[in-house]
Amino acid sequence: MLRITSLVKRYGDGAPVLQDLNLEVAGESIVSIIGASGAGKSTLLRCINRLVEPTSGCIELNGVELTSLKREGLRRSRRHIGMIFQGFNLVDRLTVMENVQCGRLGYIPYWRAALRRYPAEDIERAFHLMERVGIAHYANKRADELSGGERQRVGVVRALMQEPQILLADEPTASLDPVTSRQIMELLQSLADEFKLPVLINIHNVAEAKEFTRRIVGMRFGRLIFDGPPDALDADAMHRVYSGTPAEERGHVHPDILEATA
Ligand SMILES: Nc1ncnc2c1ncn2[C@@H]1O[C@H](COP(=O)(O)OP(=O)(O)OP(=O)(O)O)[C@@H](O)[C@H]1O
Repeated sequence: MLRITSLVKRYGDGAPVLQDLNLEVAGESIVSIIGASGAGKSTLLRCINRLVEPTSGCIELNGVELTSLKREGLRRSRRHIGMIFQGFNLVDRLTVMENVQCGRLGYIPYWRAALRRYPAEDIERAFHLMERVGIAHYANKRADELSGGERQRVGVVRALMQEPQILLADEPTASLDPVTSRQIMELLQSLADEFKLPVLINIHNVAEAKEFTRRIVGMRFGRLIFDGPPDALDADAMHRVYSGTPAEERGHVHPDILEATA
C-alpha cells in the first residue's frame, strides 16, 4: 500500500509544483496519472523514490515512511521501488541478461556485479521473468540490438528483479509504436495483478489509460482534481484536467483574455 499525505514540492523558492497532494494506492492496483505537461506528474513519481526531495508531507510504502529515511534506510527502501522509463535507460553495450541483473545491484556485493558473477538464483529468476515477458531468447543479445518494445520489456524485467513493492512508470509507452505500446500497457496491467503490486503510470495517452487501467488520477497544477474509474472521465472531467494555465490558476488572468471574453 502506498499512502501519500499532504505532499508539497517546491523547486527552490518557486511556486509549489505539488500542492497538498493526497493519494492512496493499494496492492494489485494499476493507476494512470494524467494531466497537462507541467502538471507535476514526473515530480510526483520522483518524490516517491526520493530522486526529488519533497518539501513537506509524508509518503509511506507498506508502513515505511519514505520521506524520513536517510542513507542506508533510504538505500534499502529504494531497492524495492522499481522504475520504468520512457527512454528505457538500458546500458546499450551490455547484454539483456547483464541489464536485467542491474536490478540486483542493491542486493549483491559490488565485486560480483563488476565481474558479472551473478548468484545462480538471480540468473534463474532472470530467466523465469524474461520468459514471462517473452525475451528469454534474447538473453545474450546486446541491448542495442533490440526493438523499442523488446527494450522496454528488458526495463520491466530489470524492475521486477528488484523484488519491488511498487512499480513507477514514467511515460513507459511514449517512445513506442501504437501496437507495441498497447502490448506494454497490457503487460503492466497483468503484472500488477500477478505480483500484487501497486503500479503508477504517468501517461499522456488517455485512450490507453482508460483501456488498461481501472483507476485514473488527473492532476492539474500540482493538485489531484480527478480520481475515478475510466467511465467517470467524461468530457467535463477531461476539460477540468486539461484546461487552464498556471497564471489563471493563481488568479492572474491575462488582460487579453478578459478583453476577448468581455
Ligand atoms: N528540477 C527542476 N527544477 C525546477 N523546476 C522543475 C524541475 N523539474 C520540474 N520542474 C517544474 O515543475 C513543474 C512540473 O514538472 P513535471 O515534470 O513534474 O510535470 P509533468 O506533469 O511530468 O510534465 P510532462 O508531462 O511534460 O512530463 C514544471 O513547471 C517544471 O518546469
